[in-house]
Amino acid sequence: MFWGLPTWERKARCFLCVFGILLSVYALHVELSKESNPDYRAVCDLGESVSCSKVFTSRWGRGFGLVQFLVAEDHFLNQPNSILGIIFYTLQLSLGLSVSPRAAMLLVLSSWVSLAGSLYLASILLFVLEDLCLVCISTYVVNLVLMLVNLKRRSGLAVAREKAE
Ligand SMILES: C/C(=C\C[C@@]12O[C@]1(C)C(=O)c1ccccc1C2=O)CCC[C@H](C)CCC[C@H](C)CCCC(C)C
Repeated sequence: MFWGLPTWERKARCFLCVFGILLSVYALHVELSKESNPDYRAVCDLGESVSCSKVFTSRWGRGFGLVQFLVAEDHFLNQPNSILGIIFYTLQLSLGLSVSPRAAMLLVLSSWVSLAGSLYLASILLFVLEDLCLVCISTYVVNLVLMLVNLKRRSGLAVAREKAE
């Protein structure tokens, strides 16, 4: 049996993923600008401890601060976190087009990974950098709501399957 996706889900996913990509692209822009010009002031740099560029250019801003334990700090694998974010939201957007049960499973699975990543980055933000990064916190919220959308889709799928039997 084939059924379309609910309109609300399509709209919510589209909005969340586009918003997530915009946040990631902005984070990437700020990081690259700050790295080439230390005097650069980003819109999200509101104060000494409310600074996003300080966070993005920290050692945790690339490869989650973990990849540099495996490869050199300037290795191409040590990409900014925001690149991973762009890949993640693009994946959520494109997988979201598919109605297959396997897609629903992969969406929930990658969402769990992103929540684990968010929790890790949030604790670095809170306990290590002690900085209020508004762009970062917004991405955690996006990831959380995206998870709710994905869980809702999976449970909706189970109900549809029961009805079909
Ligand atoms: C802008 C963004 C996150 C913001 C930020 O990472 C930034 C930029 C950063 O420099 C930083 C430094 C220190 C502490 C916190 C932070 C962050 O907060 C996007 C990622 C969002 C999300 C956490 C991505 C999760 C990706 C999954 C790990 C991928 C799994 C799915 C794969 C199958 C593709």
